[in-house]
Amino acid sequence: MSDSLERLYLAVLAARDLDPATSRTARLFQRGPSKMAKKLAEEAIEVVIDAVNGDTDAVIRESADLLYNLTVLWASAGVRPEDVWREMTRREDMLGIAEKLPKSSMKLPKVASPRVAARRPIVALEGRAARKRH
Ligand SMILES: N=c1c2ncn([C@@H]3O[C@H](COP(=O)(O)OP(=O)(O)OP(=O)(O)O)[C@@H](O)[C@H]3O)c2ncn1[C@@H]1O[C@H](COP(=O)(O)O)[C@@H](O)[C@H]1O
Repeated sequence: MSDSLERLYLAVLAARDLDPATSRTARLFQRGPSKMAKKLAEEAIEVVIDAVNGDTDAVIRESADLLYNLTVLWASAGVRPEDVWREMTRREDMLGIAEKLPKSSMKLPKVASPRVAARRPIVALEGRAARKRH
């Protein structure tokens, strides 16, 4: 999936300077970050509505639109996909996949996969402040 997003990101960068009359991406860049943010929010809401309605095909279509609008916003904000992958890896290495353990369960997973077992024990964090202390 990251390959697809990286290819899309490069395509968005390439389209940024095209004619806004023919390129939706160029038009979004011309209209600026607030329009990009509005479109991203709209797509997120469309994904939510389609998921609540159980319309799987629509969730797939709207998710592609959401990811497109996210890469446009990334490009506008100077964020590269690898910046996001690095943060995701940091969290996975530090916190394990289950970043927030359910409050009720402080028990470590019974059967940890070799990868998880090799990692420091997952510690339940109390939100962002705790994360910042590491
Ligand atoms: N991946 C996408 C992509 N996904 C979604 N979209 C656009 O996002 C729209 C979906 O959002 P909406 O439903 O809100 O569309 P809309 O209602 O017609 O738009 P508005 O009237 O709300 O502005 C689609 O109609 C597409 O026009 C995309 N537009 C472009 N790309 C890629 O971006 C690159 C640059 O393409 P151009 O922007 O055409 O130069 C190419 O690689 C394209 O494949």
